[in-house]
Amino acid sequence: MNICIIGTGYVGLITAAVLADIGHHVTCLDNDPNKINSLQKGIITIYEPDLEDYLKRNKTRLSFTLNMKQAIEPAEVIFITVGTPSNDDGSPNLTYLFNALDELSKYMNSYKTIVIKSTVPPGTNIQCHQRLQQNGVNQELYSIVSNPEFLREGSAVYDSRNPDRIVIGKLKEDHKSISIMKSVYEGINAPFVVTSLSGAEMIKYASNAFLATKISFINEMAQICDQYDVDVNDVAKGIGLDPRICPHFLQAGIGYGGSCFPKDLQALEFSAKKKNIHPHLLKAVQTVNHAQADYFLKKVKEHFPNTLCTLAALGIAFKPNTDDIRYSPAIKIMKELHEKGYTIHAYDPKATLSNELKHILQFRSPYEAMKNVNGLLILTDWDEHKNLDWKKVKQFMKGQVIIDGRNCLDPDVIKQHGFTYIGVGR
Ligand SMILES: NC(=O)c1ccc[n+]([C@@H]2O[C@H](COP(=O)([O-])OP(=O)(O)OC[C@H]3O[C@@H](n4cnc5c(N)ncnc54)[C@H](O)[C@@H]3O)[C@@H](O)[C@H]2O)c1
Ligand SMILES: O=c1ccn([C@@H]2O[C@H](COP(=O)(O)OP(=O)(O)O[C@H]3O[C@H](CO)[C@@H](O)[C@H](O)[C@H]3O)[C@@H](O)[C@H]2O)c(=O)[nH]1
Repeated sequence: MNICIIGTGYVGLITAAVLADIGHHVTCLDNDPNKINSLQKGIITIYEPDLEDYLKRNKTRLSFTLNMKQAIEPAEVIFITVGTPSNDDGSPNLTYLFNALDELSKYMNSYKTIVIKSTVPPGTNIQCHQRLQQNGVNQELYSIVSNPEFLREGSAVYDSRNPDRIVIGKLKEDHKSISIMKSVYEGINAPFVVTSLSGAEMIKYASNAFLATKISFINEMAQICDQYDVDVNDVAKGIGLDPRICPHFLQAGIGYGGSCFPKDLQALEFSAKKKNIHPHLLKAVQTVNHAQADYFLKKVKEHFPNTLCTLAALGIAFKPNTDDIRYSPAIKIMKELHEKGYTIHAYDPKATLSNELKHILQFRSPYEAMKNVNGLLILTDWDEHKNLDWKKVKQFMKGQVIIDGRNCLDPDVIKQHGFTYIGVGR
C-alpha cells in the first residue's frame, strides 16, 4: 500500500520504519526542514535501538519530503503522528493536528483512510471529521480512524513491530476501515480491539493513567518502606507474583517523566473536569509523582548538607535506551541541585543537556564525570550504569556515598566495594 505519515518525530519515524518493513511504500512528511534534510541524507534524527537497521534495510520503500501535495495525493492511507503537547492549563494543544488536517484537505484527490495516531482527548476524532467537512472535503472521499500508539521509547521498534494489541476506533456507519486497517497491519500478529472513535481515545489515556498509577503507588510504598527498613524491591517482587497485580511497572525511584505520562495525565484530568468529574485518583497520582523527585532531593541534601559539594549524576534521559530528555526527572533533579549551589558532573550514554542547561558540565565517560566527586547519583537506569567497574569507581571518586534514584544497583555489591548505598525505599 502507499502510506503517508504526517509528523516524522518519534512515533512517525518508528511507524514508518515498521510499515516499510512489512512491505508498504511509506512517504514521511514533516514541516521541519532540518529533520527532513537529515533524513534524506540518511542521518537519523533520534536514537532508538534497531531503528538505523530498519531504516537502512527498507530504504527503497521509504522517502522523506516537505511537500504535502507530493505526499498526500498518491496515499491510500494517511497516518497523523504530530505532537499534542500540553497547554499551560493542562489541555493538549491540538493546533498541530488541526493544521495538518487543514493542509491535507487541499489534496484529497481520491479515497483515503485518515488514521489519527497522535494521542488526543475523547471527542477529538469526531472534531477531525467535522473539520474535514468544514474544509469542504467530500464525505465519500475519506474515513477517519483512531489508532492510538502504545510503543515505549527505548524499545519503540520492537513494540511497534510486536504490539500487544491494535486498537481501532471508527464511526458505526464506517464499513470500510477495518479491512483497510487489517491490510495495513498484515504481517503483524496482534489482536484487534475495535471500538468507537472516542473509545479508542479513552483506551489510550486510561492505559497511560493506569501505568502511571502503578508507578506512583510503588513510589508511595517506597517512602513507607524507608521508615520501616524494608526493601521496596522485595515488596514489588512479593506483590508482583500475584497475576492480578503483575510484576511490571513496580520500579520505585525518582518518579515518571517523558513526553507522555505527565502530559496525558494532565490532559485526562482536564477532559474529566470539562464534564464536571473530579478525578481524585488522577490528581493524587500526579501529586505523588511531583513529590517523588523532591523526596530524592531531600535524601541528597541530608547526605550532602554542604552545597559546595561536587556530585556526579549518571543519566540525563527520562529512561534508558533513548536520547529523549522531555520531562526527564533526572534533569529536574540536576537543575535543582545546581541552583542550590552544588557542582554537577553529568553523564549519559546518548542524551545531551539542552542549551539552557549548558552551565551543568557534561562528560563523555561516566568515570570522567566521577573524578574527585563527593558523591554519585544514579538518575537513569542505563545498563552501563548498572555494570560499572566499582573498583575503578572507588579510585575515581573522592567520597563514598552512592544514591541510587532508580533502585537499579545491588546494595550488597556496592557495600562490598566500600561504598555507602542509599536507595529509594531500600
Ligand atoms: N513519543 C512516544 O513515545 C509516544 C508514544 C505513543 C504516542 N505518542 C503520541 O504521538 C504523538 C507524537 O509524539 P512524538 O513523540 O512522535 O512527537 P514529536 O514531537 O517527536 O514529533 C512530531 C512531529 O510532527 C511534526 N509536525 C508538526 N506539525 C506538522 C504539520 N502540520 N505537518 C507536518 N509535520 C508536522 C513536527 O515537526 C515533529 O517532527 C503525540 O500525540 C504523542 O502523545 C508518543
Ligand atoms: O516501573 C517503572 C516504569 C517506568 N518508570 C518511569 O516511567 C516513565 C515512562 O516510562 P515508559 O512507560 O517505559 O516509557 P514511555 O516511552 O514514556 O512509554 C509510555 O508512554 C507512551 C506514550 O504514550 C506509551 O505509548 C507507552 O505505552 C507508555 O509505557 C520513565 O520516566 C520511567 O523511568 C518508573 O519510574 N517505574
